[in-house]
Amino acid sequence: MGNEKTILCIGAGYVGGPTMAMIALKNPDYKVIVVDINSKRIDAWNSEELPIYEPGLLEVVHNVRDKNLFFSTDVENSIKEAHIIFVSVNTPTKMFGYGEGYAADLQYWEKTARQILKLSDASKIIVEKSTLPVKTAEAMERILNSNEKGIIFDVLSNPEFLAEGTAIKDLEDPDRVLVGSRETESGLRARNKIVQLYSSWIGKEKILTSNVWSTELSKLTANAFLAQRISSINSIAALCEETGANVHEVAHAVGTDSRIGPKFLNASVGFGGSCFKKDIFNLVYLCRHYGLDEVADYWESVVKMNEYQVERFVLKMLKSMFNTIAGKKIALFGFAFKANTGDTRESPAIYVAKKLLNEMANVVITDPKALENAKIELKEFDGNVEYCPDPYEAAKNAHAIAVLTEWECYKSLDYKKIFESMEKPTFIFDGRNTLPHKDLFEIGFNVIPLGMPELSHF
Ligand SMILES: NC(=O)C1=CN([C@@H]2O[C@H](COP(=O)(O)OP(=O)(O)OC[C@H]3O[C@@H](n4cnc5c(N)ncnc54)[C@H](O)[C@@H]3O)[C@@H](O)[C@H]2O)C=CC1
Ligand SMILES: O=C(O)[C@H]1O[C@H](OP(=O)(O)OP(=O)(O)OC[C@H]2O[C@@H](n3ccc(=O)[nH]c3=O)[C@H](O)[C@@H]2O)[C@H](O)[C@@H](O)[C@@H]1O
Repeated sequence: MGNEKTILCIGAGYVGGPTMAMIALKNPDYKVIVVDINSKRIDAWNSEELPIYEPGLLEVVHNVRDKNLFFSTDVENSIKEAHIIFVSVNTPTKMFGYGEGYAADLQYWEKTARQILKLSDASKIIVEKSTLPVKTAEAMERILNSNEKGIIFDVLSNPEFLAEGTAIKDLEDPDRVLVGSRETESGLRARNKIVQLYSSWIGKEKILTSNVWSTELSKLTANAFLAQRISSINSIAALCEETGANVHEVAHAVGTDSRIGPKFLNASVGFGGSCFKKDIFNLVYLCRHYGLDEVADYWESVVKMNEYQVERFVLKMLKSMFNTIAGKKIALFGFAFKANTGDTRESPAIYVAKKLLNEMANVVITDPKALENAKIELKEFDGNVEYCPDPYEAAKNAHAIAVLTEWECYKSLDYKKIFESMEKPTFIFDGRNTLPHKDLFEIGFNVIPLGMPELSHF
């Protein structure tokens, strides 16, 4: 059966690494191995420069690495050794064939399942950590249990709800943990083992158990609801700009209704991140598969609204700057999809930068953690984009600043000094509404926030 007290996680990414570090920290009697086919990533996990930036992560890793947490590329022996296998590989949107652009690309998942099947000679518990379409566990179970070795695999679903930038806090004190399994004797036994792991630090009332399909669908639904809130407030931001209302005040007023709640109502240039769009498209694909076209359209509109918002932001920049930005230097403050991460996957900044470059603007990007990833995202524009760790340097001689990530450090810059170094008239487009707009206006900036009246010197 493998070693009862050995856990393996396949996939050492944004989820696999932090999640397993926390499980190892809270379960010192377990040995936790995290494997990946990407040896560079594994080397980084074994170094002082972890492959992802996440506040508090290095401290947790220091506590457990090489004690009961091990990062390795030895997938084969680790599969043999472990009794519990979490699968946390990437599940991007499929970019070919049926379901192109919508369905989840399950090739990494399926390859992993087949590898587990080939290498196992004892029964094991397989846990879906990746976000997957409903019924994936069932398909995986079919593949795994097709073996002629007489071994049984229980496939469970235990989706992850951490958000990047707050991963350690979210793992330490989650709102809830979901564990879904079959409700057979063996399924329930496996479920209990996973519940026990989490019970080492999370109250039982927060560990919700259900059948595996509910768990899978709950993850997609949670992400869809979260994204929907952002699209809802962003749609209202557009209306605020037309009517003179202030989206911040509207969000506050609406959010004080306890049925609505105050969180996740910050208007922005658009939501980014590797998951919201892909998970909504995944949901949309599922709905269409089951003939629920109206339901699919409803959820798809959340993504459409997001695309509209970022497009609107760029058009506003263009319009404010006299309909031409060719040859003008524009400094993008922030490239990460949100603060406190270096992750740039699906960041709205990618779209903004590309549009500005197509308009022949001179784009300079500054970000405290995401410049290396930004370079990868904009590879096709090599040589045409400047990357600059220092925001003061980035803004020098620029016509405009666009704030695209809500990094705390941008709030306390010396904007007087920045203003003096910039071309006039000077614009600041606040795609996160986090800067002190009145102060900036008094310094001399033309301030264009989201969903609020502009502060213009014209
Ligand atoms: N990024 C996030 O904040 C969250 C992500 N998720 C979900 O978790 C899953 C993983 O996401 P991330 O960690 O962000 O992805 P990631 O891309 O950072 O990491 C996935 C890792 O799996 C590895 N991998 C792929 N196939 C493999 C194989 N056959 N053997 C060994 N390693 C393999 C890749 O090399 C990569 O390092 C996705 O389904 C995602 O939707 C869920 C909650 C939060
Ligand atoms: O499945 C996932 O990958 C994860 O997706 C999100 O986490 P994450 O994408 O890391 O970060 P969020 O804090 O949700 O932010 C997503 C995007 O929405 C934007 N956002 C967020 C909140 C808000 O009020 N306004 C807004 O524009 C952020 O700036 C960011 O671009 C969810 O919050 C997690 O629960 C989930 O586990």
